[in-house]
Amino acid sequence: MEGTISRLYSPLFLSHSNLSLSEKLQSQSTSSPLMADAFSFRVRAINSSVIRDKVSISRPLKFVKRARQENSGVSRKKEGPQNPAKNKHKLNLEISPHRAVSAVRLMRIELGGAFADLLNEKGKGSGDNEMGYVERTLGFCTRDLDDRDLRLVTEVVGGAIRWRRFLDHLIVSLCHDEKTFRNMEPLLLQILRIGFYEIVKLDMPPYAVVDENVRLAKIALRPGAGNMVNGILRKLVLLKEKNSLPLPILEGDDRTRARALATLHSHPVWMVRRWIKYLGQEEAERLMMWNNSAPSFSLRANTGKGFTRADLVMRLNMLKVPHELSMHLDDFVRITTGMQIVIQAGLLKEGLCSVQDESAGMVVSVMDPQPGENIVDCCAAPGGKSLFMASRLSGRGMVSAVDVNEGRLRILKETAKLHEVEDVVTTIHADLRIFAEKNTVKFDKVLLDVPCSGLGVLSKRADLRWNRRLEDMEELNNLQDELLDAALTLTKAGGILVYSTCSIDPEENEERVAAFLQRHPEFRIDPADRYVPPAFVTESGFYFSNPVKHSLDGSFAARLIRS
Ligand SMILES: C[S@@+](CC[C@H](N)C(=O)[O-])C[C@H]1O[C@@H](n2cnc3c(N)ncnc32)[C@H](O)[C@@H]1O
Repeated sequence: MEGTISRLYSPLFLSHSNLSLSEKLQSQSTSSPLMADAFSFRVRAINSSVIRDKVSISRPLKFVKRARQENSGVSRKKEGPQNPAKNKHKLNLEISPHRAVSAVRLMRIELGGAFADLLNEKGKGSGDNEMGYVERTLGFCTRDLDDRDLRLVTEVVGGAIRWRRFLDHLIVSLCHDEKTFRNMEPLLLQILRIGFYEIVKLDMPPYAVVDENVRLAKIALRPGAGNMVNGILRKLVLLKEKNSLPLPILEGDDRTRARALATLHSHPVWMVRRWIKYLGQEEAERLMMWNNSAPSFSLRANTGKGFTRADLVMRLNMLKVPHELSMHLDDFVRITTGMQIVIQAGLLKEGLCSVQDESAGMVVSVMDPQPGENIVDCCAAPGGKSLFMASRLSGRGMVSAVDVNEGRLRILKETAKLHEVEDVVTTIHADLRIFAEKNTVKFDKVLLDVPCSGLGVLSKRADLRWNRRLEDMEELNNLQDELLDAALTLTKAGGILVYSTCSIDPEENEERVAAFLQRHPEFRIDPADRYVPPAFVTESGFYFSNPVKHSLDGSFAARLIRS
């Protein structure tokens, strides 16, 4: 059972740096049925040889060599301290556990191409396995993480990833020269990022942070590394006290200003330029602030299993988890804190509720599934929307869930069973383009939730901003057009085709629909205002949730009718 359950917790947070675009897309997800706390990162059990093999793309060779040495313990052996094999179970009580674990997680995420689950399924106890990684990487282990440590790890790892560009700007400004920064070994850089984040963004007591991070660098690396951390962090503390951090100034031409904004709000420059173009500077800045804020989560009561929102509310009250009823969806409850408690209480494991953003739930409202309908979900895995649709069928009708990614489709199938909707869900492992060519059945309703940039969900997916490239956008648009052309052949006359994304980018949204309607005039827009609240409906009749305006993930859906 344990194995099944951990497979159900989908790896929502994937370090994409070593994947091709098509692999990235296949791994894409915004609404895992069992997704939980975005920053309960838990690195999957990937052995160090995998790490060694995957290091190559994201960092220059120099870093790769160092990472290999660190993972193999070579550098430590040479410089004195720990050979992990010899120091098994060497417990270090001087190092704060959250810093040791955060440093190792950050290393694995950035260098290892490691999966970092958003979900920490065993809660507190899941730190156990992680100590193995800590010991292998740092040469010692710490005491077990308590609840406070876990919260800190979540905060520090998420923050250090989100604020990477901003933190690196400060670090490089306080190093002797850029070369020192560029040549810095990966573990040292992560320790500095942790220290900078704790001092600048978390306002932790500065001298305690300095002492702790210096100790970590000394013990995990060597005394010289500790001295370097000491020098740089102390400079930072002084500058912060004088309120004179070396921050970029907003001046110069458009490009220079965009670079400064990208650093201040820690986003890639191309994204900032794109948003300034589409939204204007003020709105772009608000969007970046939203992306950097702590995400909140929604739970959907699994009515398919006979568990209502009232039941969910009762359980949350018993667990003392603060919550609010969704104003937009009958089955949903919003929570800002307490996800670990929900997980530990087993509500997700038992299939009583799912983690699903209301913005994704409203795409299902736009579909408006009715009992007895024959529905196909063309890009279905891991199944957030398929399962919600299935729960609306009251046991009559069918959701055919197609996806090219077999592993994720397996998750969908297992979750359908857990949610007791398996009688109305069929899974089909196929590339939609091939499936559509061969298939002769026409469906009442077709959902095409395409692979997209995910630019609407950056608040929940801390690393996504660093893994998307401008070049991906064109490739994505071509794929989205191809999938739309395939999905149309599955739609019966008078049937409904819903095209959706978790993007806020007009090129992936309105522009794809406009191009499709030009190619296929037999389709017309069915305005979304009959299905979702008016605040979410655009002038053209599309559903759009805007993170800044609605405090939800960004999401888009066009409901099209075939004549
Ligand atoms: C945005 S995710 C879908 C999320 C899903 N609708 C949900 O609510 O959980 C996009 C999905 O498209 C799938 N995909 C990508 N290319 C595909 C193709 N050519 N045919 C079928 N599925 C594809 C990916 O494997 C991925 O699971």
